[in-house]
Amino acid sequence: MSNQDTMDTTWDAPHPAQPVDGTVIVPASKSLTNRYLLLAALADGPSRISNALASRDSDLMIAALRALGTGIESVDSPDGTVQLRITPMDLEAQMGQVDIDCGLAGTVMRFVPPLAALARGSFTFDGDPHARLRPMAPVLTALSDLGVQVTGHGEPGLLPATVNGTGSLAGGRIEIDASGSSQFISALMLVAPRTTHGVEIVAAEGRIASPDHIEMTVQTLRELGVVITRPDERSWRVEPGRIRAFERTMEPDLSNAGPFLAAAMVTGGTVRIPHWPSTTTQVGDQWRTILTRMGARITHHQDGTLQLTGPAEISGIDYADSSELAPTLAAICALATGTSRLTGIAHLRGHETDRLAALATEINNLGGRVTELEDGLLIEPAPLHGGSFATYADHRMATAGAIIGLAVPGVEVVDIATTAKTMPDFPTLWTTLAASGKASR
Ligand SMILES: O=C(O)C1=C[C@@H](OP(=O)(O)O)[C@@H](O)[C@H](O)C1
Ligand SMILES: C=C(OP(=O)(O)O)C(=O)O
Repeated sequence: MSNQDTMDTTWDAPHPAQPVDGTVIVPASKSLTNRYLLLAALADGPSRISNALASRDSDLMIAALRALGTGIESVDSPDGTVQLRITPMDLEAQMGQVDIDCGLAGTVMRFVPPLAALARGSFTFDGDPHARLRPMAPVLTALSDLGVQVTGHGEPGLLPATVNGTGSLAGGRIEIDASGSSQFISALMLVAPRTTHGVEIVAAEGRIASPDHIEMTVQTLRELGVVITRPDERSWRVEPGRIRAFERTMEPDLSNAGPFLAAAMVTGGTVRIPHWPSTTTQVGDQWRTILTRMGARITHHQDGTLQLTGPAEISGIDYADSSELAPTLAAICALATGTSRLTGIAHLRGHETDRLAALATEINNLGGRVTELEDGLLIEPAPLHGGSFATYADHRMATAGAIIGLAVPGVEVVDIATTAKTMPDFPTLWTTLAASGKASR
C-alpha cells in the first residue's frame, strides 16, 4: 500500500537493555472529552470539563464548536491539566457560511454535522487527505432522512459536504447502517435530545461496529438526564428534553494506556497507570482481560493505580471486537509465542488508514507473519528484525511501531508526530518509560 499521507521523518524507537519499570500519567480520553464538549454546547447552562484532553482531535472539536457559536475558554490548572469552561451555543444565531476542518478526527467529522443541522447557517466539512476516504454516508443520509439539506462536493458519501442548518430538527425514526462505524449512531444520538420529537435510531441489518462506543454515548447522555429506551436490541429511542449542564473530570484514555501496558508486556517489565477508573464505559478497560489472558499479572490497587507485570513469554489470543485497541494488540501479538486471531474488525479498513492492510504490511516488513482476514488479522509467531515502520498518518500505527521497537532493535517509526492526534506527549512519555528499567534483562 502507498504511504502518501505520511511525512518522511523517522524516529529511532527506544530499545532499552532492561525491562521497563515506571509509572505513566496517561492523558485524558479522546472519546469522553469530545462527547462532553459537544454535549456542553447543547446543555442548558455553562459546563466545566476538568483534565480535558489537549490534542489535535480535541482541538479540532473545540474549533468546530466555536465555529458553531459555542463559547469555550481554556484555563491551565496548577497541576498541569486543562480545564475547559463551555457556554452553550445559541441556536437562534445566524452563522452564515462556515468552514469546519475535521482533520482526521472521526468524532469531529461524524458528530459535528448533526449539530450543524441544529444551528442556522451553511456549514462545509472537510479534512485531511485521508479524511476524504473515511465513510460518511450513513450520517449524511440520516440527516437527509430527517429533512436536512445536505450537499456533497466530492465522491458520494464522502467529505467534503455541506449541511444547511435551519435552527431546528423535527426528529423521527431513522435506520442507520453501523457496520462501517459506531460513530454514525453516536452522532445522531448525541443531538437527538434537542430535536422536537426525539429520535428512534434503528441499526440496519449487519454487524454493528465498535458497539462499546455506542454504549458510552448512551451512558453519557443518561448521566446528563436524557431518557433513552431500547425498543429492541437493535434500536434506541431518545426522548426530547434538556441536556443538563455539568462539571466533570475526564478519565485517562484507557485505549492510549494500551501502548504503555504493552511496554511491560513485551519487556517483561512493570508499568503503573494511576487513576484507572473502577467503572468506565471505555473500551480500553478490556486491557485487563486481554492482557491477563496473554500472561500479564495485573493488580488494581485501592488508590486506583493499575499495575501490570509482563510475562516471560506472551501467549497468543483469539479476540473479537477489539475496536480501536486492535493496532496495539496486533503489535503485542506479533511478539507472542503463540498464534492470535483478531476478528470482528473489518471496519478498521475505514479508520485513519486501512489498519488491517497497514498492520499486515508493516509487521511483515519486519519479518512478521500476519495475514489479513476478511474481518481481521491472523498473527503467527515469527522472529522480527529492525527496519522502517510506516504509519500512514495513523497515531495507533505509530504507537504499534514503538511497541515492536521496544523488543526488537533497529525499528524506525516514520512520522511519530502523528501521535499528536490523541497524545502529543507520546514520544516524551515513551522515551522516559523506556529508560525506566532497573534490573538487567
Ligand atoms: O465514538 C468514539 O469515540 C469512537 C468510536 C470508535 O469508532 P468506530 O466505531 O469507527 O470504530 C473508535 O474506534 C474511535 O476511536 C472512537
Ligand atoms: C479510530 C480512531 O479514531 P477516530 O475517532 O478518528 O475514528 C482511533 O482513535 O483509533
